[in-house]
Amino acid sequence: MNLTCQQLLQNHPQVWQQATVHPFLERCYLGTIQPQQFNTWLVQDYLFVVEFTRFVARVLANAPQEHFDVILGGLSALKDELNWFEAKAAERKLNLKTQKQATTTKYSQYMAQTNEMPYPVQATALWAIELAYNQAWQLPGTMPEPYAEFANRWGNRGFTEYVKLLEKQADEALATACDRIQKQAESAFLQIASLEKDFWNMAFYLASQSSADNPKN
Ligand SMILES: Cc1ncc(CO)c(N)n1
Repeated sequence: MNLTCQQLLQNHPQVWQQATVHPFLERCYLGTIQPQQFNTWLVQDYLFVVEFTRFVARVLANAPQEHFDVILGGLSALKDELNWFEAKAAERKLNLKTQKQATTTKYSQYMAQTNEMPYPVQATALWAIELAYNQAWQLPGTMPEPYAEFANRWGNRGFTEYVKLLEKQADEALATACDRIQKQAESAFLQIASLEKDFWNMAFYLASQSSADNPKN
């Protein structure tokens, strides 16, 4: 088996669609997302990105030197991103020193677990996590403000290029990986797709837990 990132997308179109297409994003596009839903997402995504930064640092630690440039670029962008999240939260008077929701905790724990996994699995996971947001925020189409700024952060051309470089690096790492490691990479891809779907659900449904039209209650 010679697994590639494109094959993962082709083998699992439905799970990937569920990771990247969600009513949360559709309502941002329509401008009808509730502030409580959006703010829940914003705070939880900040908490996620803190843990994601640690994850990327561990991927860097395992990467071959030829892959440093791209990953260091990613870490540098994360420095800006954390500051940006803090500014966005301040504008909305949101408290970032708050507890993680269950899904954020689950996702953080999963990223920590990949610490034990071989580099090809980590490189695939890094690509999948970044591609999920790159696609999710672009697919609905041009969003109105204030959501356009958020959509642009992960949908912009530079970020799209970065995700392509991550794909290339993951493919390189997978090309020389044994079957067992390729299978592990496929499981990581599926796990991430499922966590991405849960993350949208968390913000979309948990914020309106008392609402009668909440199909999750
Ligand atoms: C849940 C989630 N997945 C991925 C990213 C980044 O790509 C993010 N900021 N949050």
